[in-house]
Amino acid sequence: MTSPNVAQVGHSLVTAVVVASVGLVVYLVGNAIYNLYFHPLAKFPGPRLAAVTRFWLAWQCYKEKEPYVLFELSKKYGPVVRISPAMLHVSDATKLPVIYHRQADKSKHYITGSFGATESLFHMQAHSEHSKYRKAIAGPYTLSNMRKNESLIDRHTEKWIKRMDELLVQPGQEFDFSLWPVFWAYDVISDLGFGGPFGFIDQGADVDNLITGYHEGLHLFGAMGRLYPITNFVKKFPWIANKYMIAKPENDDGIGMIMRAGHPTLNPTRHLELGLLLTLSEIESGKFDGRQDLLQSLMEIRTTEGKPLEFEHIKTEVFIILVAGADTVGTTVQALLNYITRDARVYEKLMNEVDNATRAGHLSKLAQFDEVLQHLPYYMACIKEAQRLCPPAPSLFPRLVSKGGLDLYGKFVPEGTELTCNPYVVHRDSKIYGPDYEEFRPERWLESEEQATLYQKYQFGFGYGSRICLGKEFARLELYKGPLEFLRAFKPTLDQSRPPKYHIEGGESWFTDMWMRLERRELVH
Ligand code: HEM
Repeated sequence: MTSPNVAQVGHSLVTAVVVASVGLVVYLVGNAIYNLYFHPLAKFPGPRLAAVTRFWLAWQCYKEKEPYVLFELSKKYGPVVRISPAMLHVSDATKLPVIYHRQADKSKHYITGSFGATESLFHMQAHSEHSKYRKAIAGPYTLSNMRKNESLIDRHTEKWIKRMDELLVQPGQEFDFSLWPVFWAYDVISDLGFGGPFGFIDQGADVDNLITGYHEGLHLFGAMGRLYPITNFVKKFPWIANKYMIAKPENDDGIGMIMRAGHPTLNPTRHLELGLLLTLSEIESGKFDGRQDLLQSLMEIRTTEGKPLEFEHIKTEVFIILVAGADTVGTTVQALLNYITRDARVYEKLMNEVDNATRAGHLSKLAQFDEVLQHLPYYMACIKEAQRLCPPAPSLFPRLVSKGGLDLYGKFVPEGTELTCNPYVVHRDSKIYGPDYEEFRPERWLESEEQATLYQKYQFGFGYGSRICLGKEFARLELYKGPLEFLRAFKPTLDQSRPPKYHIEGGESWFTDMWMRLERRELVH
């Protein structure tokens, strides 16, 4: 009696699997046909596979080729290219203000919760929610407030130079310089955010493998954003989401690594939340009296209802600046030194400017921001040019087209479509920068005020519009100071036979294998 039932159940199961498989194939084929021929974006050119599935875009990101591919596609198809079923990439820099206008919402590409359970400013999608929150926390980030931290940057810069002098200046000996700018950037930003440095400079090493581990997790981070419908579906199953998708200090790679870093005195516990709680209580008890760092400023913020920020929000904001503000600054310094040490003409011109300004008494022992602004135009142009050619986040920053849709070059783009630019691509717009757009030529920023204003208008490395990087001024402060002191102290010689490796993973970029020799420079008086 039992065997026919088992056979029947087996038969029904096979039937169910066959029906489900056929159903899935019909759905996928139908969806592909719709996306290719009937979707409102079907009229836009682009790779056919990209129009059918988001996996095409995720694959470009995974292969570390996304910005290069987008640039090539723009040359092949023109300024608007369809790069996923619902996303258009725009390479025309002059469209930045149109796409990144004040009311533009971020798309679901900005996966929520992946930096921890509480929403950060960076991830808020609705412009209305974002603008309210940004208004509340923007105060400490203004240039005048950030300048109160100039001595904090000086302290770490001095230590950075001293440590490199002790460890790296050895006649004829090459070493890999790539992590040293990142050590400096992390110590500065962790001091700003936590009231104490993580200690990379002291140790002269990637403490707890934090930097490398963070990089290793970026592949997953990039894929989660590009495949957000799948990510959001999987997130409905909390046991999977909590285990794999929300960063936690216990993780061995990615953003969790940074969460673990925590408070400088908490080793080996190293946990962001505990560390932060300790620092906040120390600030309250007056231990850091007289300091005006970001953490203190965040504690002093009052919302429109007159309430202080909740601990969860302070934690998230401190955490976001660690993620957003260390690696990015480190990459910019790497790029700057890479460009200038490869080009003897640029290097010589730059060092002449710096040495002449020092001899004329225009620069303090550790140059101050104002002095750089007034006396080192070529140095600032070098930084701008490095940021143009090598944006640390050569990523997608999609915005949703607002109500009523948008006209792009005579074609209608419906409301809700994702539009994105990529800084790597718009910074190479030949209409703006001319035929030598690929060349590192700092002079272009100094030739005419009109041109420089135009270039500045279409810079996208820090984002654009109301979501532009909140730490932009602090980054500028750091970049106008740290690398300058490095160049005043040392003569770097990059090994031309082993060029550095440039990585782009999950929308972030950085260099490894920057083999060089360092010589101490004669002090200029
Ligand atoms: C060269 C260094 C840096 C680069 C290239 C950079 C780039 C960016 C970019 C591209 C965005 C996102 C824009 C978007 O989603 O549309 C962003 C946002 C942000 N950055 Fe930076 N960043 C840098 C340094 C910093 C620093 C030093 C801090 C903190 C002190 C910081 C804090 C933030 C914050 C809080 C946001 C979110 C702003 C918002 O959504 O309102 N960044 N940054």
